[in-house]
Amino acid sequence: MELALPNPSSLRFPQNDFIPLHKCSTPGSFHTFSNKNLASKSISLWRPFIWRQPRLVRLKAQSATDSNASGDKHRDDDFIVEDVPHLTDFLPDLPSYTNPLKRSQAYAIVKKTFVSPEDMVAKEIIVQKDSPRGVHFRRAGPQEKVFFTPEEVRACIVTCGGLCPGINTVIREIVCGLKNMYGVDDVLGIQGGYSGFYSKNTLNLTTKAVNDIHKRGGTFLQTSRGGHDTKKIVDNIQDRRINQVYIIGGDGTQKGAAAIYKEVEKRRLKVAVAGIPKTIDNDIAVIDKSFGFDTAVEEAQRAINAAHVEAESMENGVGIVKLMGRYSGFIAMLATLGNRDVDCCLIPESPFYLEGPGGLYEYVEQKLKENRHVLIVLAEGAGQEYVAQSMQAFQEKDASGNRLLLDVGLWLTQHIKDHFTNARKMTINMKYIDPTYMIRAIPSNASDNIYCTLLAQSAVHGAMAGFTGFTVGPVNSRHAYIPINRVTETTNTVDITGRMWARLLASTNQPSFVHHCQTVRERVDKQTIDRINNMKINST
Ligand SMILES: Nc1ncnc2c1ncn2[C@@H]1O[C@H](COP(=O)(O)OP(=O)(O)OP(=O)(O)O)[C@@H](O)[C@H]1O
Ligand SMILES: O=P(O)(O)OC[C@H]1O[C@](O)(CO)[C@@H](O)[C@@H]1O
Ligand SMILES: [Mg+2]
Repeated sequence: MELALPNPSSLRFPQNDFIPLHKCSTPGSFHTFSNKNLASKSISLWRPFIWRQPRLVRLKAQSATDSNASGDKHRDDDFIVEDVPHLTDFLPDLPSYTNPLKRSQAYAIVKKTFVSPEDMVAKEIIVQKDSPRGVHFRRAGPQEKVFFTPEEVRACIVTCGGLCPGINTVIREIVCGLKNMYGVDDVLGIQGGYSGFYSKNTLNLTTKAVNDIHKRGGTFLQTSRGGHDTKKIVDNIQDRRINQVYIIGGDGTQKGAAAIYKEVEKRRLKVAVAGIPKTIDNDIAVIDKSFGFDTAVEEAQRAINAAHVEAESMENGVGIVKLMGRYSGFIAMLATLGNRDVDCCLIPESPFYLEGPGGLYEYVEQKLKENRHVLIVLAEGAGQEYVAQSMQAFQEKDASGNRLLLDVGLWLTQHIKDHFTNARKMTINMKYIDPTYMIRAIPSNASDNIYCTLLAQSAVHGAMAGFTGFTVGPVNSRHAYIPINRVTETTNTVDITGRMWARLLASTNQPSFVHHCQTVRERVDKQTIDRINNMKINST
């Protein structure tokens, strides 16, 4: 059946039908447009509507009772745009300019230089025939109008939180993108994370200064945890006459970026705030994957392969590799799936137990009998409750308030040794490898470098076009501008009731550690949710 659904790009909204969001609903609520308005008029006002109005818009495109010519029922269809703020939301008289990109060497012969303001990226791409069209984000890329002249831009870049391969590539490409696409020369580097805004001098970032930094791991600007003081940071932004702020960091950093954007808006400053999501844990919501993650997974192979070689070279060799992953086991899961020698992968989301039928000891013994060796990959956040119990440790936190983890690798190593030596009277050869920082303190690989370039250039296009309070990232492989709050309201964790985890279980054939007495889904969901909530409460 042909469904007569309006294409978003064909939707036109007459100005009189717009009700400013602040007059009709509270921020974050939905605004519904009537079918009559959509169907009857055709005036192209999409762009000002998007820019000036809501962050969250619900367009009710057609009513369930409408029929097309052949008498088929139209489905009740929703098209939701979660748009990012724009400087004109609080500075309505800002002048705009023709984007100079066409004049740049890079874009001189490009056919379709600009992204259509009507292009939206769907959050969900797996849909059923009758499902609503759902949430969409603005497509990232060069925009026809910009709200800064090259001469007036004074940009700054800051990096916060833990390291990740590719940070230097993002820094480099922001500097080069601003210069080579928009002719912007004035870019400052804020040193040492958020506190660097008010406690350190800035660096002048020229294309020459950043030319080869992508070949090094770490961050050229240094980083830190803690020290976010919104007022002091925005005072400093004002004092230094900075008007574009590029903030590279994880979930904590993005929350800080949202606070800076809010303060900038309150003070009505012409300052675009752009977040570039960074985290080795790959736990940032909405986006497909964070940069540097692939590089880290690849690097983890070296440790896993070494542990395998060690373990298989001895009688009853037990190799254990501990990888990063505070609340989420993505690195461990993908590193395991990318290898083929791992017998068991333990992650924070999936509870495990040691003793008894279906437990880890039983499985290790079975593998030792079958293969004379066994290889375990462990995310650092796995089994934290056991370690805490046995060490009676009190909870320490880092400067940002993140809980400091106990060493589950050492704990597991010791327990397996004790069990086999004492209870089973077996001699085992334990080889424990902890490459924790080695997988993130390296330069990014080629594909991450490409990804970093896209992120940086998208951020530059967005800021130049006057968007603010946004994070940039790929959603279903298409780069989009996402409201910062959207990526900080939740964090991604491995869905152990999902098919990816099942693929891993099917590949390793390890126990799922789920008792048979309750339905799998209920028990696992509850335990995971309780455990993650508990970890988060503990770390706030
Ligand atoms: N809720 C918040 N509001 C404002 N600033 C925050 C908030 N949470 C964290 N920050 C600040 O963000 C910066 C980085 O936070 P954090 O150390 O948690 O790392 P992150 O950005 O989450 O990166 P990662 O977890 O990948 O290492 C710190 O300077 C911290 O003070
Ligand atoms: O760099 P730090 O402060 O030692 O923190 C390490 C943590 O940072 C991360 O790399 C990212 O959050 C975690 O995987 C790890 O637990
Ligand atoms: Mg974090």
